[in-house]
Amino acid sequence: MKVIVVKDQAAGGVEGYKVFKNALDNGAKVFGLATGSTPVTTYQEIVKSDLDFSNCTSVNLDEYVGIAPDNEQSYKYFMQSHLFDQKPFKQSFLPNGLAANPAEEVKRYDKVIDEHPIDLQILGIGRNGHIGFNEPGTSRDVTTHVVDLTESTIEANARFFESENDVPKQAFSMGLASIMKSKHLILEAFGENKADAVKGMIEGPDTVDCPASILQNHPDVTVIIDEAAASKLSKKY
Ligand SMILES: N[C@@H]1[C@@H](O)[C@H](O)[C@@H](COP(=O)(O)O)O[C@@H]1O
Repeated sequence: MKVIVVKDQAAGGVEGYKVFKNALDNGAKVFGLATGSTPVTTYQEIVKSDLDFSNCTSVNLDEYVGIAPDNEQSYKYFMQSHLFDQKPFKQSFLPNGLAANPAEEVKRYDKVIDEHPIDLQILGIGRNGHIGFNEPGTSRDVTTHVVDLTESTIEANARFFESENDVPKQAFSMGLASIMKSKHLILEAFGENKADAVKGMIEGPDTVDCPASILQNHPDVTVIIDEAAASKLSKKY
């Protein structure tokens, strides 16, 4: 893993942007995208730039079950407002939170990923080490699946909703096996409340208890973290 430690999230956004630019310059056509507060500064840098994604495809990591795409809490809405409205892609894929048949939706999304192999995937990390919505204990063989969100994730994501009760209890998520197929990965983490997860991912045992530790087995991962998220690492990076 290449680990870049920056002062704060704003600086992390610039580093993340550079990785996107480099990938585009080198012919990347399919970008795996993430939501949450973490990638926001990277998207802001992209929006300010002259990078052009109009010939590119995006494939998002996850979406809540039961939430309409035009609902402000949906990941689709997040992507529109933070990136796609300003930087349109040729085509953008997200799981459909309102799919009538979740089993069919899972199959459809796996097909999307198979047909559009991801060149660069950006990831955040949950406080419990989840990536996408792959919670601790998730099998590493899974592709797209419906996840029962853990209490810790529901509590962490409640800040985006009016109350914890409004947080959906399930989500569609790209699986760990699909994430590992991306050619290059960036994982960003900012803030002290990510420090344990970051330590587990980089220095901890490679275990399903910390889903992000699977990235230790990927040949091309760039980790961009601020000093607070790096504060529990024993090695200097
Ligand atoms: N499914 C998302 C993840 O993709 C994200 O990385 C994580 C961290 O969120 P944040 O970046 O807001 O801390 O939480 C959510 O549950």
